[in-house]
Amino acid sequence: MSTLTSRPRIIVENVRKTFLIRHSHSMKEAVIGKIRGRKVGSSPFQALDEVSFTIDEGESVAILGHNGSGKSTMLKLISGVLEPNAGHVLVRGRLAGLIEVGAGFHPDLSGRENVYLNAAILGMTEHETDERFDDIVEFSGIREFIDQEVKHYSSGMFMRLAFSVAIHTELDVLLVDEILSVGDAPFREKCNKKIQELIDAGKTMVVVSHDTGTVKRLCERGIVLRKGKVIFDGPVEEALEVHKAKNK
Ligand SMILES: Nc1ncnc2c1ncn2[C@@H]1O[C@H](COP(=O)(O)OP(=O)(O)OP(=O)(O)O)[C@@H](O)[C@H]1O
Repeated sequence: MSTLTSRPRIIVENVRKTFLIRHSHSMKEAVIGKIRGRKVGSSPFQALDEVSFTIDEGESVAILGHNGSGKSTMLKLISGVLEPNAGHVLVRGRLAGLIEVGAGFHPDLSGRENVYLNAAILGMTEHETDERFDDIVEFSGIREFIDQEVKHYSSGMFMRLAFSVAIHTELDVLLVDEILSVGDAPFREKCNKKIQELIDAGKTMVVVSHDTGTVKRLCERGIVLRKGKVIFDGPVEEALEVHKAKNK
């Protein structure tokens, strides 16, 4: 869908993210390294380098790139899970992230309790959650297990419920990280339909996916990352070409 207005939803400005990479992975290696006089410890790794872009209201944007190019890191910065080392990330409106889905779930609580807990984390009031509770459970397809502790859920059941809570929250911005490849075919189909509805309703979407079909279907614009830098930002078809060419 084309942009409804040009009001920005997400502003990413000169963002840098640095991780510390450990050189030795075991105690034994560390000790041997020390005995041999080798420098052990960690060195900085620039996962994102001077990244800037603006995403407007109603835009649906794919972040493309090789493994390790910084896509998930970018989503985590937008969601606020991570902080940049330099630069700014500004998000206007309510944000729901289908990244690390279920991270806020507590294993000892029931499905029902987790729905309320997670909806609250995602900014919903108890009253709003009451109103949507049936839709959330219906969509997840696990009604008969809703009062069971989630530690007894299969990973598929867990994902269904977590996904369902996330997409039923009142949101302006939705972040999607490869979630569409999770679950069985009918559930994936349901998720795709729901995400399309959100796009049609003018929600802003940022998608990370290695699946070209998903990207083409959901997004109009693509940002290609390479080694933490933006190498292309434009129409999704062109972005996919750039990404493919750089893949060779
Ligand atoms: N917590 C962390 N600590 C150290 N390094 C990290 C951490 N998170 C990510 N990295 C590194 O940052 C780089 C970018 O990772 P990121 O997960 O953003 O890549 P990606 O483009 O999403 O990759 P993929 O397509 O494989 O999911 C990688 O080299 C990764 O090893």
